[in-house]
Amino acid sequence: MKRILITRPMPARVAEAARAHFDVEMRDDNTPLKPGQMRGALALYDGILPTLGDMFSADVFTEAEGSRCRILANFGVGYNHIDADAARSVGIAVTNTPGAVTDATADIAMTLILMSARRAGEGERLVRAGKWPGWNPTQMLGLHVTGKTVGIIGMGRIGQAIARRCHFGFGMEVVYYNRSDKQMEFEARQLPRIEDVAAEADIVVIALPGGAETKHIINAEVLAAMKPTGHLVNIARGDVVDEAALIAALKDGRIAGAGLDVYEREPEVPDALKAMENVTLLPHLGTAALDVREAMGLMAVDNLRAFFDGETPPNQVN
Ligand SMILES: NC(=O)C1=CN([C@@H]2O[C@H](COP(=O)(O)OP(=O)(O)OC[C@H]3O[C@@H](n4cnc5c(N)ncnc54)[C@H](O)[C@@H]3O)[C@@H](O)[C@H]2O)C=CC1
Ligand SMILES: O=C(O)C(=O)CO
Repeated sequence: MKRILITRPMPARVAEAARAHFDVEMRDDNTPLKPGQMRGALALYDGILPTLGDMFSADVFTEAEGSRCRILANFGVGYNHIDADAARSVGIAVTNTPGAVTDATADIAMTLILMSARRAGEGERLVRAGKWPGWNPTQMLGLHVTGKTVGIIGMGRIGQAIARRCHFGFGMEVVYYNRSDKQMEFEARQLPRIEDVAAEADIVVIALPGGAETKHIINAEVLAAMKPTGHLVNIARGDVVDEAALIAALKDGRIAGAGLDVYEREPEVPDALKAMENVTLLPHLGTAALDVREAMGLMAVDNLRAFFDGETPPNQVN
């Protein structure tokens, strides 16, 4: 039986499915693997099921040529924590879990759109603090979402799921920035530059992959192009947004609010963001539902099974 390391505790269904096929060791703590642990695991296991935070950067693979490990079956669609090219150069396959995460992550984007636009976090804090003076006609007026324009940056699986929710659920117009054109079942306009989307949209939602190519793609210029009444929502990866530039834009009132599920240095969240009433902060909840996490885990196990059966795993990315 192939030896597999699962780097975090998993839902019972996932652990059972893995144990039905492999000799499994599952770590019982949720801390990310340290570089020495990653190198050790590459030497000791035939396959690893890692996840976010396990930073398999190029240097971890430098002495991995001929190592026992042949596959990293990532738990999650985003794999920017793994240098997939470096893995490939030492003959290690990398897979991810696309699709299983799409609807849940789009739902969290909608949560953030509504919470940011309608000042829901601020209102909840007001009520909990016992400071609500009662309803009045001009209290806590937010941005009415229905009929407005959403701008999607990264029109892939999740971006399209958000666009559909915005269009069919809220009658919103959709504009987007993506490196290729996407045919939708309703009119969604592709614009040539991120700044064009930022300027037209009332709410800008980021759904790009993380990594070197997209690092700080949402910078001061993009934020300056947004409407002063605009809201920025990020469900992608923290470093897609220049967090310092975002803080400056919010402080100066250059944009109206932000809804964030991800951060540049998770789990660190800048105090400046925590201090602002017009910022909604979620702890990377995009896929946090049991059935979604089970589907992700079962997909990762299927990738391992296919690989060790001699097939190309369904979700190989390198
Ligand atoms: N907050 C959370 O819990 C979650 C976050 N995510 C993040 O969402 C990301 C997107 O996931 P999917 O939609 O499944 O991926 P996807 O690959 O289907 O979509 C990404 C889209 O971005 C476009 N794109 C990539 N690089 C680009 C660039 N430099 N310029 C313009 N367009 C570019 C691609 O063409 C594609 O259409 C993941 O990579 C992950 O980082 C995913 C799941 C949960
Ligand atoms: O799948 C991902 O990329 C996540 O961020 C966690 O589900």
